[in-house]
Amino acid sequence: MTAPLFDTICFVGIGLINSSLARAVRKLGLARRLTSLDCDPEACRVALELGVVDSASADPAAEVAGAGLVVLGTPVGAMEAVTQAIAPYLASGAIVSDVGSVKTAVIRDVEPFLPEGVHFVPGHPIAGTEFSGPAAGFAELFQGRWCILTPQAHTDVQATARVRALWEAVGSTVEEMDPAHHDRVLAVTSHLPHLIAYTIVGTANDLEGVMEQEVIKFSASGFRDFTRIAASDPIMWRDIFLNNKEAVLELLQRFTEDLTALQRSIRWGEGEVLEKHFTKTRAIRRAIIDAKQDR
Ligand SMILES: NC(=O)C1=CN([C@@H]2O[C@H](COP(=O)(O)OP(=O)(O)OC[C@H]3O[C@@H](n4cnc5c(N)ncnc54)[C@H](O)[C@@H]3O)[C@@H](O)[C@H]2O)C=CC1
Ligand SMILES: O=C(O)C(=O)Cc1ccc(O)cc1
Repeated sequence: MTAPLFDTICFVGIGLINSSLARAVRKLGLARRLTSLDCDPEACRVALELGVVDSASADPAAEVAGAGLVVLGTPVGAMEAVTQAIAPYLASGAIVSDVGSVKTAVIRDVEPFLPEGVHFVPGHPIAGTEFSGPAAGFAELFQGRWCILTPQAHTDVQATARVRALWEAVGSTVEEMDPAHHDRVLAVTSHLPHLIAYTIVGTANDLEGVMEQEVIKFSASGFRDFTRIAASDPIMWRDIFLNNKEAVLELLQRFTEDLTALQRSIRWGEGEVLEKHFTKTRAIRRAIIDAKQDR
C-alpha cells in the first residue's frame, strides 16, 4: 500500500481504461474514495457489482462534488458534453485530467468550460486492448507502459506533478509532450495502423462468398492480428479519426504514396527494392523489441 495521492477520484466514463485505472488505484491505496459518472446504467451496475468504485450513477452532483481529481474517460467526442455537465460541481482547486487518444481536440473541447481555479492536465496512457466496458478492465494494464501528459505553458505545475505521480504509481513511465506533436506521433503509431486494419478486414469481408469462407478458414496470423485490432470499439475509433483529422489525413497521403511505390516494385519485378524495404522494416521491429527490454 502506498500513501493516498488523492482523497476522492471521480471517473467519468467507467469503461476499459477508467475501470483499469480505478482497479489499480484501489489495489495500491492511492485514493480513499472512488466514484464514477456514466450515462450507461449497465456500466454503473457492473462497476459497482465488481467493486471497482464505491459509487456510480449518471448524476454529476452526486459523483463529482468533492472529488480532488476527475478523470475523463469517455470517447473523445463526448468530452465537451461531459465537461459542461460536470463543470458546476467541480470544487475550486480540483484537477481534471483525461485519458483520450487525441489531445489537441480534447483540450479545445474541455478547457473553455472549466471554472476558474480548476486545473486541467491532459493525458493519454499508451495501453489498451480491443475490449470495452468496465468488466474488461484490469489493474495491471498500465504496468511498464508509457503515459503521455500534454500540459501547456499555463498548466499548474503542481497539478501536473500530482497526475504524473498517479501514473507512475500504477507502473507507467510518464513523458510530457506538446499536444500537436502527440497527435502526429499517435497518428503514425496507433491511428493509421487501426485504419489499415479496419480497411483490410472490410476488404476481405467484401470478397465473393466462397473466398470469404476461405479467408476465415485459412486466416494466417497476419490477418488474425488485423482482425483483433479491427474489433476495437467503433464509437471510440470514429471519434479518434474525426478529432485527429488533419494529422491522419496528412499521414494517409504519405502512406498512399509509399504503398503505390511498393505496388510499382511488385508490378515491375524490382525484387531488390522489395528486399531492401523489408530488411529495413525488420530492423525497426527489432529496435522496438530491444527498447522494450531496456525498460
Ligand atoms: N480502449 C483503448 O485501448 C484505449 C482508449 N483510450 C481512450 O480512453 C477513452 C475511453 O476508452 P475506453 O475505456 O476504451 O472506452 P469504453 O467504451 O470501454 O468506455 C467508455 C465509457 O464512457 C461512457 N460514456 C460515453 N459517453 C458518455 C457520456 N456522455 N457521459 C457519461 N459517460 C459516457 C460509456 O457508457 C462507457 O462506459 C477514449 O477517449 C479512448 O480514446 C486511451 C488508451 C487506450
Ligand atoms: O489494442 C491495441 O493494440 C491498442 O492499440 C490499444 C490502444 C488503443 C488506443 C490508444 O489510444 C492506445 C492504445
